[in-house]
Amino acid sequence: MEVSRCKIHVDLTKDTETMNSAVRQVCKAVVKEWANVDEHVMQVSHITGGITNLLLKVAVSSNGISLESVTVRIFGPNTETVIDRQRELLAIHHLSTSGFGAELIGLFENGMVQSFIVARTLTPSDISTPKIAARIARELRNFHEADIPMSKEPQLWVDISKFMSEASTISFEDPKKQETFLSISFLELLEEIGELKRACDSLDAPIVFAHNDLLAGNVMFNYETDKMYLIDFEYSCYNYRGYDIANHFNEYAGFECDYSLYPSKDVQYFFFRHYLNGLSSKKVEITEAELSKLYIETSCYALASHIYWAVWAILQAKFSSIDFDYLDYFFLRFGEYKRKKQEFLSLMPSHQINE
Ligand SMILES: Nc1ncnc2c1ncn2[C@@H]1O[C@H](COP(=O)(O)OP(=O)(O)OP(=O)(O)O)[C@@H](O)[C@H]1O
Repeated sequence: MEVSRCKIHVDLTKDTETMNSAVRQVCKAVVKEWANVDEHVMQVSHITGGITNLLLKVAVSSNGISLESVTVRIFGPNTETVIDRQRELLAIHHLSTSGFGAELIGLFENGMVQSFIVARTLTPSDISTPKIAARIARELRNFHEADIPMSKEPQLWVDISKFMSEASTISFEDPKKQETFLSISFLELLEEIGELKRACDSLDAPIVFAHNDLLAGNVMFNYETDKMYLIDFEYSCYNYRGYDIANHFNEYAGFECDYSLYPSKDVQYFFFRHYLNGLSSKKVEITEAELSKLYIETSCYALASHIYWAVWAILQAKFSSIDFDYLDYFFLRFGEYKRKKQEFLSLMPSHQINE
């Protein structure tokens, strides 16, 4: 599949009209069918985001009827600290060709144009309903089987280590933030990461092409056509199967971060059965040993997911322009890690905690 490219840069700091005009030019340049469309019939509207990552909808309409729509994503400044854009674009290109997510139509200097998905975005309470959870499990298994031509090395610990190196060198101008930042013990974090990595490595978990950020807002479902879309591959790369599933389970906590909503063993087993069955229409024979292995794997990697997003939050506190208390989020995720550590690691067959 051919992806068009153009050299236009959309300046996020400019006023809306100037920016929208640049967005229309991008669309004319990369959407082949729109090359000769008058810019006046292209309506630009806001989907999400602001000065960091902006997602727009551009619709071509005639007599007030929307004929065709695309999305335009403009990457914000500083997002490269936590997102590897080369890795993301490579993944999007191949996933889009294999029918996952939105179709990649074109690229411009600081963003991309994709097809507009007509579907409802799921909410945190949707993803734990049995029918939807079963479907997500099957779709996720299918996603995990994608063969993407990039390094097959799992990136979890590589990324955590990169984030740690970066995070240990920063400082904040705001004295209150600096004080909170200085209360983070990097030595303690390093020790926890080392211990958890040893525990996770001993599981010999399968490596798959993982989504790595499967929160409710990254699942769209068209109830009429019965089609589910996993979207937003900013963090996708090869990683541990249990990590991706656990990271999704951690998202049951929703916007309120209510981790009491983390699924019980029975609820996890229900998910695993559908996951192991995949999209196969035949019922696959699943053993207790397979379920138990997945349960242990997922529990250990749930801890890794807390660590990953905790360290990520330190960098966001420094580099993101989103008005959110990321340092508070660090303590929330690291706190939840510490709260669950004993319980989850005690499930391991070779339980060895050096305390
Ligand atoms: N191709 C698309 N078609 C229609 N809607 C979309 C499309 N891509 C994204 N959306 C909508 O925009 C929302 C945000 O998209 P996405 O998660 O990709 O952006 P983001 O900036 O990375 O947000 P976040 O960081 O919160 O995940 C989605 O939850 C969905 O509702």
